[in-house]
Amino acid sequence: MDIGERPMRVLVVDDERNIRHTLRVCLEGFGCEVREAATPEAALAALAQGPADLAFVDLRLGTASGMELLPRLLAESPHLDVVLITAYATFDTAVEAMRRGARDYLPKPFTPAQIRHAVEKARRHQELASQLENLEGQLSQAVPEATLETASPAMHAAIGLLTRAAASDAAVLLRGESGTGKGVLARALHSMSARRRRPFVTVNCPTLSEQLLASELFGHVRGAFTGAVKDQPGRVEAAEGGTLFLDEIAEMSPGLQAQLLRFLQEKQFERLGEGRTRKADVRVVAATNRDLEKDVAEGRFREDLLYRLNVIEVKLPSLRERPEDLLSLARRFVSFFARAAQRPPPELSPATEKMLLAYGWPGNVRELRNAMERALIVWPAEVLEPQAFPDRIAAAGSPVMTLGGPHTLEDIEREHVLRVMASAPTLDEAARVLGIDASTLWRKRKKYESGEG
Ligand SMILES: Nc1ncnc2c1ncn2[C@@H]1O[C@H](COP(=O)(O)OP(=O)(O)OP(=O)(O)O)[C@@H](O)[C@H]1O
Repeated sequence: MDIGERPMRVLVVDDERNIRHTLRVCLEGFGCEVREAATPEAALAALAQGPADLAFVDLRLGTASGMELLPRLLAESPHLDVVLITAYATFDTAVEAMRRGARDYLPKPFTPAQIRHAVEKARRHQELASQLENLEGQLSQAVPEATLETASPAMHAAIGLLTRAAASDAAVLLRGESGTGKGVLARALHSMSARRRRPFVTVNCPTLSEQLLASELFGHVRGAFTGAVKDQPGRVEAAEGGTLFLDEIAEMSPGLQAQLLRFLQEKQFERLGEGRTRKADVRVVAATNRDLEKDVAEGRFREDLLYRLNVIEVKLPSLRERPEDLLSLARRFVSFFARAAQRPPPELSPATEKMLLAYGWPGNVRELRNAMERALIVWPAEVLEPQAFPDRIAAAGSPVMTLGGPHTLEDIEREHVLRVMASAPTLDEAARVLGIDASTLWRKRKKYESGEG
């Protein structure tokens, strides 16, 4: 029995060799991958080798108790479904097993049909859980009608390469300016791959300090640092079987770059503060809007990590480089937001079309999307005119800004911040020049790129 395109991984924990053997034969007959353990220690060691989807655990394990093993198994592998089996079935033990997190309860002697039923139930549960996680991720991204249709040769080439990459498990590096759709395409890659029914998990590298990002990625144990009040699995574990999307990878500190490199090489990691090594089955897709070769040459990014990340490199064109798509994307967003507002989609006037084509779109598709959303709100008429757009777009092609000229402070700030960022080698360096925190700068940049500022 498969989850997505891979077999169910089942752990059998029983001290009786006969029962283990019977279960193995039965489960393998259903197409499951089976691991066996005779003791609680062996069960935990088997899970440490790699996660499982389902465990059959005998209530009596010689002198040890399956009931006590239950929470330890779940702490080790949060997605595990546990079915408790025993010859001594009483209502009370069943209730207690459920209370401790077992998914099901099976009295001995059992039949192959009962085992099949338990496996099928666990498979449906696992698929549902991962579909829900996917769906939530997609909704929170709120990508309106994400489209892979394009008339641009550069975008066409990028999507073609991505489709071929989806058939493999190789690491993919998505490159392109901010807002070009790297996140959207990472998700599309996941949906086209064999991992599509497992989670797609995003980690946004620059939003967190080194320690918090390490903990976000790999998890931590209680007491690992101030504020670590309980054991916490990281995003790597949340992405088990699926895809981990590392956004803005260039902003990662050297210490974390080393940890990530090891993870990519060995598919192994430790939760922060824990001596034990864990295994993961996760495909990594990374994205950057920076010139990573330059960062390598200047010693800010590890060359070995770059080679590990860009086994397949997909370069997304900026919106300026795909003028063929601009008006169709604009119309698509207009229709989307008009439908959401329950009004007929307005048309673009010829002057508006000209203006949209003349503007440089530094925030790319994201900026276009936000500009269309805003235009629909401020312009209730049936034809969208240039006045429905912010000054910077309406003024496309007008003379450059000068100090002392007729500009608002906000416009001057925006222009200055964008220019400093364009010339500084890193976000940190730009923040230093501007005399503000890197996190403040990061927020400002997001605001500008989203077309709000
Ligand atoms: N192919 C597409 N179809 C529809 N909308 C798109 C597409 N690509 C991008 N967008 C829009 O642009 C927004 C930004 O896309 P995305 O977050 O993927 O960009 P990014 O390159 O990852 O940006 P950043 O580097 O800032 O994270 C999306 O939320 C979506 O609204």
